[in-house]
Amino acid sequence: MAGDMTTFKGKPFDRPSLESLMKRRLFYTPAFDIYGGVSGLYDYGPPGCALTNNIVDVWRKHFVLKENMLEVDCTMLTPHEVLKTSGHVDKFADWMCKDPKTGEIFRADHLVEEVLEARLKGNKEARGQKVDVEEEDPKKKKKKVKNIAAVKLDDALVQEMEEVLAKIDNYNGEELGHLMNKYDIKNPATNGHLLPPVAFNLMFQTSIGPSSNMPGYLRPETAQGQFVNFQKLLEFNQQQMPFASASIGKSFRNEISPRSGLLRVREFLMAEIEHFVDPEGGKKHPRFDEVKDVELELLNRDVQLSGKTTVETTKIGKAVETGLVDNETLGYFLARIQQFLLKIGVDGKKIRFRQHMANEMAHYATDCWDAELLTSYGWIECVGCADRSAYDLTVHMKKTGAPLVVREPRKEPLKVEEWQCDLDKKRFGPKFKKDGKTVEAAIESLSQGLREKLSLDLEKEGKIVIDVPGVGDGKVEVPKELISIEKRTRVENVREYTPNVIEPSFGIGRIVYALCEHSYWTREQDEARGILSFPPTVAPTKVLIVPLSSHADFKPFVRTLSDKLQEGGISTRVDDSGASIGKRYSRNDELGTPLGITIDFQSVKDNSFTLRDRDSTEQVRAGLDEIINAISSLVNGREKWSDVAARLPKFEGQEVD
Ligand SMILES: Nc1ncnc2c1ncn2[C@@H]1O[C@H](COP(=O)(O)OP(=O)(O)OP(=O)(O)O)[C@@H](O)[C@H]1O
Repeated sequence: MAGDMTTFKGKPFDRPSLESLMKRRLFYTPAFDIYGGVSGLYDYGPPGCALTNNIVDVWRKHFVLKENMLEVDCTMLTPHEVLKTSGHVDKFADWMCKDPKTGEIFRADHLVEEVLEARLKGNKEARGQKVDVEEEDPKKKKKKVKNIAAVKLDDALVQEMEEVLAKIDNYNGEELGHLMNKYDIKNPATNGHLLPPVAFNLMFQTSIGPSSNMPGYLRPETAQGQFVNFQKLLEFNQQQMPFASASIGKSFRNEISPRSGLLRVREFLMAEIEHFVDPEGGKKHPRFDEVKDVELELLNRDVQLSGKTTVETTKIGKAVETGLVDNETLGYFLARIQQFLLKIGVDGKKIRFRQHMANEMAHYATDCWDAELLTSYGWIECVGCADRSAYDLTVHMKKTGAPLVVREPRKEPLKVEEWQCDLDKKRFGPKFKKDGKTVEAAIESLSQGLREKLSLDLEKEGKIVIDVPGVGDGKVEVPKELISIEKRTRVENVREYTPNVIEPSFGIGRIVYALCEHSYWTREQDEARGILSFPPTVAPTKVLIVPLSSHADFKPFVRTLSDKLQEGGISTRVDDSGASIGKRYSRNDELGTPLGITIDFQSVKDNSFTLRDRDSTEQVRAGLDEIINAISSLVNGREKWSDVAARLPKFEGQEVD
């Protein structure tokens, strides 16, 4: 599981300290805390909101702006019919098992995973082997699964259990039940027997309006709102293909056992893209060339099937060429996802792309890769990227009759040879009376093969017999006076097709949390205080303004600096408390504030200020305009601190605690 869980400054990662920092500094807090809280629901405080908003802002620029995506904001309340059609009512479920004695409920795959992982760790302990950092953590007193002693297992069993874990997302309810029997998995707290897994639908049901005749759900993804608007979006895009829509908004899933803080919650922010592409011609992407040399760590399906988790560093161009990644558009988005994650400060060594195994993918998907980020909870899926084929548009079109298709003039007209049925409408009505329309529709839907066969029947028997459910005994005779069936050539000037959809789907909360883990460290001289080294672009507050004291002479400078920075859209915070400068800075290092300006008596004399870098604590000194310019280019990503430090005079003053 856990790979390199050191911080980016090389020290072991300390989750309890980070989580306590995040709660203490109000990045997030359990929702309805004073009422005892609700599992899986969290509120974000000021730094959490600002960090999330800044990440979403980068997302918009990186995807929506750069690629002219069509952003929509669709409702979260969704009628039953839409989610029935999409398959969510019947299939959007996880497997749960119940302890009949205590009433406790477990998510079956998670339980199997936790028990087997704990047994493997117990085996390592019994053999005196090194265990992962997470288990060595002295502050983590309680094991997730309590009833596991350090017991030696034989090598074949270890290998078998490792294989099961590598494929844990791949099992259905019956298979999970089988695994629970095979490995004798019980309620970890009581050792009580558990009932076999049953499906539990994850959607929150509600009813729309005062009468209860319109059932609905809180959406479990933003995608369906985008699909049902396809026709209007295509029109808006002047019928140009390919194009993508995008949406950012809350989704809701009634998770069986929310856990791991922000990683598995019941209400979360999603950012999703639906890229509509012509299924013919290999799903090429016009900008694929720009990313073909981007290297990704790929964990392919076959490696997982063999029970391993070895990744291979592969250029995305190569992965598409060899067919490992199904097509250019999917490959393009995998590379763009990685570029986005790096841009917001995710550690490049802690990103991998894992391919879904056949059973794990939705039945309509042709290929699917998850961008997983390594955290102290293991590798966590933060972005799913699936080729959903034409499934969603097809089912919504079938259900509603709306033409969710693309119609394009053909460069060369297409000649199609086909069997056509002509009806004598004048005699057809009187013969079939009220069933006329139903019989006509049944004839319309006859396949080409059947039409060919029926043309022979017509010639030989002088009539055809077709299936028309609901009319008489379900068989209807049509005499040759009413119908003729002939092979003719039709010229098609317009091509009609249902686009395929490539869908990158981002869980923003998971990304926020993983980024916090990747950015967290402590200085040698002050182990107690954490630092969150967010890039300036996403940091909640960009600049801390620190007057040496609350002396009245400093106030106009505080005002000028704040105004000038805020006019440029740069967020600031003033700390004029009585604490030492060093303390004030370190309090803001915890919030990830990348830059600090000190106002001192020299500032009053010559309008010069010191500018401090959070990570190195280096300081430079310059006049007002130069300081503002440097901040602006750091925040906009035009320069790094090393560039600024090289061109502005160093300031050697010490931070005093
Ligand atoms: N309960 C949740 N809490 C927070 N984020 C979530 C949750 N479920 C899904 N996400 C986020 O939404 C993204 C897209 O959702 P998707 O349906 O692909 O997830 P999923 O495969 O159901 O996730 P998992 O297998 O972890 O339950 C995920 O990559 C993840 O970042």
